[in-house]
Amino acid sequence: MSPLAGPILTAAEIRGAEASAMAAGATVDSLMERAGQQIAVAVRRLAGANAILVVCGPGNNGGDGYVAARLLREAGLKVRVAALAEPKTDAAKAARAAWPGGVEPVADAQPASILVDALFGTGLARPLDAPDVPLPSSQRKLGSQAASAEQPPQETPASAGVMARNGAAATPITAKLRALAQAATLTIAIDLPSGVTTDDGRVLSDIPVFDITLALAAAKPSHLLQPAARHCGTIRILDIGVATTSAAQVLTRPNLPPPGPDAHKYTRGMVAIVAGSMPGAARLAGIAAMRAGAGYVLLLADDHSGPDALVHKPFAPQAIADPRIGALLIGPGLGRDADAVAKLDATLVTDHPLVIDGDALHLLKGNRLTTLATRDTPLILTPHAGEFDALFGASDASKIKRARAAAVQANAVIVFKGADTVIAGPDGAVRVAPGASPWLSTAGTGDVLAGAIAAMLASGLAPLEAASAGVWLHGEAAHRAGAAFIADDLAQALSAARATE
Ligand SMILES: NC(=O)C1=CN([C@@H]2O[C@H](COP(=O)(O)OP(=O)(O)OC[C@H]3O[C@@H](n4cnc5c(N)ncnc54)[C@H](O)[C@@H]3O)[C@@H](O)[C@H]2O)[C@H](O)CC1
Ligand SMILES: [K+]
Repeated sequence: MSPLAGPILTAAEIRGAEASAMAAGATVDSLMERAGQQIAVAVRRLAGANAILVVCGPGNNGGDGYVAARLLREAGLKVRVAALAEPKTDAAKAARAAWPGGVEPVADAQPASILVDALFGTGLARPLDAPDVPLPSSQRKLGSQAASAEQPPQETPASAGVMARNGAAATPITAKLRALAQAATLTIAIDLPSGVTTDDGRVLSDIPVFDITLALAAAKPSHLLQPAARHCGTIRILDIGVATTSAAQVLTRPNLPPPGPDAHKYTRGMVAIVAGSMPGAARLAGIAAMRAGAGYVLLLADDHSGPDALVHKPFAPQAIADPRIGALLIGPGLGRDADAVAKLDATLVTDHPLVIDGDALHLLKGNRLTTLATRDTPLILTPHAGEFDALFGASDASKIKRARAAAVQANAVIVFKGADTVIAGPDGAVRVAPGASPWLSTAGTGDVLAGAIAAMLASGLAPLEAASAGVWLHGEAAHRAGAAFIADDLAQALSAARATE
């Protein structure tokens, strides 16, 4: 059992990894047995002597549940099994047959202190309460789990407590799942909370928030993307003997060594920040850049407020021509007036590594973005959802897919910000940040992030690494800043975050 880290695989990719394991000699049954073993070990550790209810679905997720239930019972625990429908796959049928106990319909199941949800995993194809209702459009478009797992709708026994085919209303499964979860002291989802998609973070049904999710073989996008991620609780990855690789990875702590003994301010990196109509935002970015480790921060602003360590100069093309500048940041508090446009155009013709944020992103739309994409110096764009939609167009595709497409279009690293920040490079590399502090939802935190990323870029890191390190430091600073912090506190906390190397 390991923490949330490593590759992130879509449903199609995990099926591919499973197929490779089978080509190398594994069988579905052996993989399911291994999954069940690992689940049983984890559940046993969590459950103590408490009674366990395992709810099983018709596919292999349910199969994992039957195996785990059998092994937990063999270990002497009090285990009951409830099923939504008869098993449909051969492996799940075999696992069901090997379970020595009875199986009650989910609708009739009495709660237990430990609830194990093995209803659906990567094969979930539609909302839980509407087995016959086709998927919403974006799910069909995604194709991965939908297209290959989609099978003719199964007959659902009325006793299963879902909407029966004849339209007769029975107890909705989500209400039952919520009730079982509410009565439990610990809720554990196998692979994914049943009712969330695998690939794009959507929640298709009104399901509970689980305490723990035991992800099999690797993380899936919905373990990280909202709103699904918040239904997972603490995520642990179980090794089931399936080798997994992916261009998408969970963001982890960067390797940021402290300055060497012969360091000076320029070797640590010089950041220049173009201020605009709201100079406070650029100041915040400047403080953040210094506290993330930059050796010299130049604020191109007319006023002189802020810490004495910030060097001020009025904006002028010759000021941004300084060859010592390691990263030039434009956007925080820039405004969108003629002055902002002039500053942006002067910035875009330099050959410095660039970080573009906030208002500047709005001004990029159209020709500037097209021209920018032909530049071959490092470029990082840091849009939040509104800026992303304005620049690249709105879409209901997965945040990972959208970030990847935008990175190709802009020939840049994209930091698609939010509660589930996705970092993507034009080569398809993706990092997704887990578990951002909800207290980050306050004015100025984006300016702090832009400053931290600019510091990382100025230190000489490649754009994807710089963006990743900046996002990680920002997240770490937020955890350290605690509750109800303001952006100024967050910028301060970057020093301590930086010290955790
Ligand atoms: N990834 C691995 O290496 C392994 C994964 N295992 C486990 O298997 C599941 C995936 O199994 P699969 O059978 O493909 O899918 P599910 O069990 O999630 O369910 C599919 C099943 O359910 C039907 N269905 C889908 N949505 C609904 C719905 N809303 N209502 C009713 N029925 C629905 C669908 O038609 C199928 O029949 C993975 O998550 C792991 O838990 C293996 O055990 C080991 C290797
Ligand atoms: K599940």
